[in-house]
Amino acid sequence: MVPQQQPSGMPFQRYRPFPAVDLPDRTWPAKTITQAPRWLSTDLRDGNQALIEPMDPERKREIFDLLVRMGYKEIEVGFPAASQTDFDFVRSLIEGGRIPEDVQISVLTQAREDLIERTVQSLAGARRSTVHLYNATAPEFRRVVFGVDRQACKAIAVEGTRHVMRFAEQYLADSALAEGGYFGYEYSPEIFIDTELDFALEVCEAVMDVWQPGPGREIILNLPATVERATPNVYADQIEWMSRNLTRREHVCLSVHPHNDRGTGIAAAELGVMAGADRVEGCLFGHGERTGNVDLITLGLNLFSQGVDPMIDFSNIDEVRRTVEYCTQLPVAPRHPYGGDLVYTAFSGSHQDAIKKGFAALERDAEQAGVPVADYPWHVPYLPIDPKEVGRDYEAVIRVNSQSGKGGVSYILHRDHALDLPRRLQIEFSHMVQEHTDTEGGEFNGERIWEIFEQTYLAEDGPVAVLAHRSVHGSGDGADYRISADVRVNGEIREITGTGQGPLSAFCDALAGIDVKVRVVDYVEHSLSEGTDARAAAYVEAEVDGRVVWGVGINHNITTASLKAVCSAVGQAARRGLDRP
Ligand SMILES: CC(=O)SCCNC(=O)CCNC(=O)[C@H](O)C(C)(C)COP(=O)(O)OP(=O)(O)OC[C@H]1O[C@@H](n2cnc3c(N)ncnc32)[C@H](O)[C@@H]1OP(=O)(O)O
Ligand SMILES: CC(C)C(=O)C(=O)O
Ligand SMILES: [Mg+2]
Repeated sequence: MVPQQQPSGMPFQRYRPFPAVDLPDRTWPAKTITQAPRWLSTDLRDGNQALIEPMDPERKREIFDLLVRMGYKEIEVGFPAASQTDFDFVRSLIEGGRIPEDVQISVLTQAREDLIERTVQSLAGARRSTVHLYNATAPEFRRVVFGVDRQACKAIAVEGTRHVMRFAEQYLADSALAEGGYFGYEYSPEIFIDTELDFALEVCEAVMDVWQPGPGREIILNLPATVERATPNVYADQIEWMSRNLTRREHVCLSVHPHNDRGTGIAAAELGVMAGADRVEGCLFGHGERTGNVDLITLGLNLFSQGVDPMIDFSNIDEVRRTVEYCTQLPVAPRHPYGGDLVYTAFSGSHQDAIKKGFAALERDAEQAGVPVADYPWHVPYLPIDPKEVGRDYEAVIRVNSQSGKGGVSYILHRDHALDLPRRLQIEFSHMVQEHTDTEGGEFNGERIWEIFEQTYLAEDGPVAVLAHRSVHGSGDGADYRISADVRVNGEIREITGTGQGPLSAFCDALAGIDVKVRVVDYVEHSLSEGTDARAAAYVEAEVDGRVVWGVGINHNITTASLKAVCSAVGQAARRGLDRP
């Protein structure tokens, strides 16, 4: 019988399901995202307000410069009325001429006259700026936090908007409101997701009536999932409903602002865009209140992985990560999408096998198409994007531990030493590595794997070692290749001779003369490098006293490599206690 889950005893009855939106003709499920939305980074505001230690001005500048370098054009730089530090930071950006002409900074304020005045003052001198005003509109907040009814709640937003416009006239006439400048306005009904949709619409319409959006005068209406409380399809329904019902829609930039309390912030943002949102607000690596704002990096690279230009440069993800970690003083998790340490790494055998084959297929396909690999459509199993695209190399793609198989081990030998192990040798060697990982535990890096490989196949400490060899070619009518070799047999140097169809069989014949019985079952060779001092690898699968083992030889001379491979196989067999000449 299938195991039965038991009641948990958790007090789930205290919680209520989130109400669905009545939108049976919703259209967003059939949509796809074909272009990047507008992005707003709120790292310096929502991100900063949630840090254990808010950023100092130097760290804020680092983040600001990083965002600009990456290509963000809308950046919320703070909450200037919160503190002198926040105010001074905005001033330092403006007075220090640090804001590129095509970047729109914005600042957040509560809908309180004194705070709005101070906020607008902070923007004096900036050619482009946006004031972002918010007030909570959800019933619980109206009742508990503000003690207001719907009308009074709407009035806070309306009055706040009037104050913004008045103070802008007063303080920004020479800058954002002057010829060639741009003054933007953003309004957020905070806790939008818990607000009755008809009321959210009513407040937004009332705010628009004051701002009067029109051609060249957009309004940003930002609909935050201040605390994420429902599955992302509900948010998408809410966004589609608003998008359909707002008047003056063509002059509205509809913005989403997901938080990640249920871990579905990314899905909420993506479905929100499918539902009609034009813009997404978030933070790098998902910093922000509680579980964070939606992560702009994941959103951008999700688009990239679908062949859509994110309009943001993620080509050096580690620089972005280092800067964010330094500025926020919080680490990025190793499994964080696209930027974590482990996200392009496979430890497990079947993943490694598929990745290894995938890389080989990619190279083959690109070559056949006559296209550089870097331009060929990416298709490597388990790797949604090419790690090189974000500045990572392939070093970490395959790492070996006790979960790994032959694919991973041979991939590393190929990567580090250009060795192409034949399939059955891969199996034999990976079992040896497995024995070590099982007993020693932990991760085995390339050096350790090479150490085991050298000890196993290249040590030349077996019963027979070839020191020199000379060959005499016969007439070519069959078994008349003659070899003479100096070998060390159990510490003693001897000259042995033998004949065969080629060097290998002749050498085996010579070994038989000193009672070492070897029969070559399979032989593979390949060059390791190009040029005059190129080296070659030879792999011999040999039956030594009835047991089949592998040997490997590496040398500048391919015949020497093959004879060494035979001795290596003998050594292998001896080490297993199978053959002692
Ligand atoms: C979802 C979000 O992320 S919203 C942004 C949150 N960010 C921050 O709060 C960081 C910066 N904030 C601050 O530094 C401070 O809150 C300040 C300096 C702006 C204001 O501080 P204070 O004057 O002490 O007020 P406080 O923040 O405690 O706010 C509480 C009062 O403001 C009212 N209020 C809160 N938000 C708003 C708003 N958006 N619009 C109007 N009034 C508001 C509350 O109802 C309360 O009023 P009451 O005192 O009459 O009950
Ligand atoms: C101020 C608003 C936009 C906010 O941060 C939120 O509601 O999460
Ligand atoms: Mg927020």
